[in-house]
Amino acid sequence: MNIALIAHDKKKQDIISFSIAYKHVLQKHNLYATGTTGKLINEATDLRIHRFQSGPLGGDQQIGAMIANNEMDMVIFFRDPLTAQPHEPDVSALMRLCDVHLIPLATNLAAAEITVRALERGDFQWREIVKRTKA
Ligand SMILES: O=C(CO)COP(=O)(O)O
Repeated sequence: MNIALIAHDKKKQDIISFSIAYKHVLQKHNLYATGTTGKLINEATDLRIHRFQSGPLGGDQQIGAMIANNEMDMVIFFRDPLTAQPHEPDVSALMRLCDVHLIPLATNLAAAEITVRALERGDFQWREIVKRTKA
């Protein structure tokens, strides 16, 4: 599965802890991230991650493009709901595309834990079927 990992600055520690805790699951998949998030996760876990631009510089849009192309299977995006983001339109666009294309989106640690456990259990096999039928 192709998985995107993204976190706003005040949630970076959360996504690092999450990635350490679920490294055994995440390492079996293709990982993508916005620039700074990917760098920090890689430094903390050694997980191989394809890094896009930093979010404010277009990283959210690059991940959005993968969603639009049916190339992303899951998005874990730890948003900071209490801080205004200069690139808020990009953040909204990314979440909108998840809804347009039925891509599971976890926007906080609690939802991410449930999602990644479902992934571990094999609950995401339906994505392979969707990808085959849309190809
Ligand atoms: O701003 C972000 C998502 O909207 C995250 O970007 P960085 O991972 O580059 O900090």
